[in-house]
Amino acid sequence: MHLCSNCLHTHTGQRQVNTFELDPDIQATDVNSTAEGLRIIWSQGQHQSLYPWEWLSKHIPFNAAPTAKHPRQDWYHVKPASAQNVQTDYDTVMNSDAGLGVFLEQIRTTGFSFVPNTPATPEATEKLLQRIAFIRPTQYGAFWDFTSEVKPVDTAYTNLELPLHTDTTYFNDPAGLQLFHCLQVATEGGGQSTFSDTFAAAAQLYKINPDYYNILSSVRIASHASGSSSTFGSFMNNASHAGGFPVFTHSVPHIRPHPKNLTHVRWNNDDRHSSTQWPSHERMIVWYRAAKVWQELLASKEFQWQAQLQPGTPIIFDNWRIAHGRTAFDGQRRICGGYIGMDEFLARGRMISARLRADAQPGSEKTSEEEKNEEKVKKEQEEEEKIEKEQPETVEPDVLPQKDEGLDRPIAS
Ligand SMILES: C[N+](C)(C)CCCC[C@H](N)C(=O)O
Ligand SMILES: O=C(O)CCC(=O)C(=O)O
Repeated sequence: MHLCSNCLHTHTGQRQVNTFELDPDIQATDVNSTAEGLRIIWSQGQHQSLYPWEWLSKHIPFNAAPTAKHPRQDWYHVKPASAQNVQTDYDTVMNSDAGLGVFLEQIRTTGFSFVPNTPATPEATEKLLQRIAFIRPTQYGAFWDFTSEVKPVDTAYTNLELPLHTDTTYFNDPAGLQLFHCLQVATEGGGQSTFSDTFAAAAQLYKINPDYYNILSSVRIASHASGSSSTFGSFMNNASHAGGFPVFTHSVPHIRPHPKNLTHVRWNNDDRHSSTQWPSHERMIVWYRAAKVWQELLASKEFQWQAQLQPGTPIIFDNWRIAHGRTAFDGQRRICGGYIGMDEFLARGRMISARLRADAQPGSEKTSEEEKNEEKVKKEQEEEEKIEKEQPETVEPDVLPQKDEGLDRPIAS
């Protein structure tokens, strides 16, 4: 794709040429190697193109070489202390691109990261999430802060034990990251968090019973947001064209499922819906046997580890890979957190890596003037935020809906 303004939009980089009006037999009538790149004159309209060498080096046509897989640390026999060491300090994350880059890379590689020295407030926790990307709102709200409730819309809002699971299995695009910050440890005991590396456990399942791995990779399971039907009508993934999703999703669905191609695990047996369309009675029986072995393996001491989340040290984890749960608890307990979309997480990581690479280029050092300016802008922004916070909230006068407004909500007493 030629990078000129006739072919690509100057600001957005989007294609401007109508691909389908190009002559299918178009030829290069003149090719010149220049310092800037490869200059070509095309047979159609004598259009001139310049392809910079750096661009060409990243766009080798018909290059069969598979894209390098991102390195991943799988977790077996996790000692809680070793898991706690997977951490990036709050200030490191918040105060520099390099620190944010380390944090994002840690989540990408290990599947999670603790963030010690986070102020134990919902505000600081929300800022931490927004440092990565905008928070992914769902039927549970955007940033949530919850305790156990009398009329819960989900068992998460109770004091019951929650078996290992991943969240939002019923979405076509389940939440990518999830953050939990415990602001109050259960006052009468319990409420420990459990975690398990489903990718490592799935590789083990494949070793011990490839048929069970295969059926969990092929049978599409219906799941739904059990408690939230009153909100929007129930979120249910078999309403989509897919008719539900298998437990294990792979990057190359047309070949026999294998853990090396595993990209996504959806596992939440409490939210699994009874409308699954089983291929046959026999396959249903095999699926249940496989699911039992899978849940036991995931919760075995080979894979499950436990941590008591403490105020000041939230954990963020890859919800496509790391299953989480909770032991039952008594008394009062408070957790806040939120979701980040997987696309936003990956895009932010790419952007930060590119920015750090650019900064590392010789001659990219910012002049002290530029640094002073950036510092000045940052201070002005902080000042503005401070002023905004100090403004008294404008309170709209209570205006009761009038009968003739046709509003169907009852008049507040
Ligand atoms: C995380 N937060 C407390 C907001 C909601 C939890 C909802 C969990 C639900 N079973 C699901 O998997 O979607
Ligand atoms: O309360 C907790 O620690 C976890 C709750 C949970 O698993 C969830 O919200 O999905």
